[in-house]
Amino acid sequence: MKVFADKYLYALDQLIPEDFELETYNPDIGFPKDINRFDALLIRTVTKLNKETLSEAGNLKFVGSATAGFDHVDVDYLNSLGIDFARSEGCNANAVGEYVLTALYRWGQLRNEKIEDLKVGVVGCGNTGGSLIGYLQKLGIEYVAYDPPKADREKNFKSADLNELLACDILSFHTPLTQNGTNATYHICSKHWLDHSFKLIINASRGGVVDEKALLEAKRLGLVRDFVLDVWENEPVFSDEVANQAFLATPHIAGYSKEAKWKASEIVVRKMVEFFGEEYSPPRQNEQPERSGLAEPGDLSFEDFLWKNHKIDFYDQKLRKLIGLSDGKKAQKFADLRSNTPTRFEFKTVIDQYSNSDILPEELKVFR
Ligand SMILES: O=C(O)[C@H](O)[C@H](O)COP(=O)(O)O
Repeated sequence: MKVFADKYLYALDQLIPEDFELETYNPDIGFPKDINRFDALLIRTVTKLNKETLSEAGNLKFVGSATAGFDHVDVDYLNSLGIDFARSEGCNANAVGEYVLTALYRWGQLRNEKIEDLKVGVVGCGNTGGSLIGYLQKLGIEYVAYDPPKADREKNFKSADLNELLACDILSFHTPLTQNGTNATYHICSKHWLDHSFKLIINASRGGVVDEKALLEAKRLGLVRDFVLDVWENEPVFSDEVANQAFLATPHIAGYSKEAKWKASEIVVRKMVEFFGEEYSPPRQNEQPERSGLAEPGDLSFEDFLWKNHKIDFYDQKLRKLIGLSDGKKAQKFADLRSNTPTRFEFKTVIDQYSNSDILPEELKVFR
């Protein structure tokens, strides 16, 4: 079986069985050529698959996206060509939960706000929203769970109503990006929602879920005090004005961690191997952090532990250096920043380096 894969997919050489012939492509130089010579294609969000980019299936029978989101793929179109599609649902849930928690506490620290005194509205309560909710519960932070389509699907889930959501101090977005239908999420957060006041808005879902123009206007009017964006309406290009106004501006790395990337590759490789009728037994992830490179939990406050082990400030500074570049250069550097910045370990892996849990500040035990 011939597999063509994005060269940045994590640990593929360890995860793909030997009887699958692997060739990689470089997504930085454009859409991969001759993909229909291969039996399977493994992509990330930067490779858009639709009528414009793929005209025929050729040998291609399976496309796997090693990502949670799939708005970069026209799944119906692939299926109409007889191509099966799979993705790595849930792979980055914990990484995104940790990103939002880090952003929340970093904001609280710099703005002198006690997060435990504020109410967080979680929009979208699937994998990433669910992970955030888990942490909010453990930390005793009040929250509102808003997800009307989930409430329609699942008897045991009750969504907050919109008024309850809009009364929160903070909103965090965790929906997929969808353009059509009654529950379309494109610009779900626009002027109507932003006529209410919020201390902080965080979007780590997809650009376009939050209407950036409305967000800027709400900030100008003082209705939104701050916003943190990891995703952008015209990614990989972003608006200089929006980035300038953001409290934290990061290059779509919320879901990045070594553990999430491993899971992303493992899930999609498993689906591919099983699609071709074979059994799959993956190796164990064996990379461990070097203790010397970690911020010592015993010496740090909870806030400091979070942002020193998840360097969102560093990503923010790197992204701001791209402000003012031409769109072409910006897109290239944005992709470069995402692909080539060393990826972090998740907090549990960091904490597990410390066998003596007495030295851990109490709150850090939420990651155990
Ligand atoms: O959908 C996802 O899995 C996330 O947005 C993820 O961070 C995408 O990153 P990529 O691997 O496409 O760079």
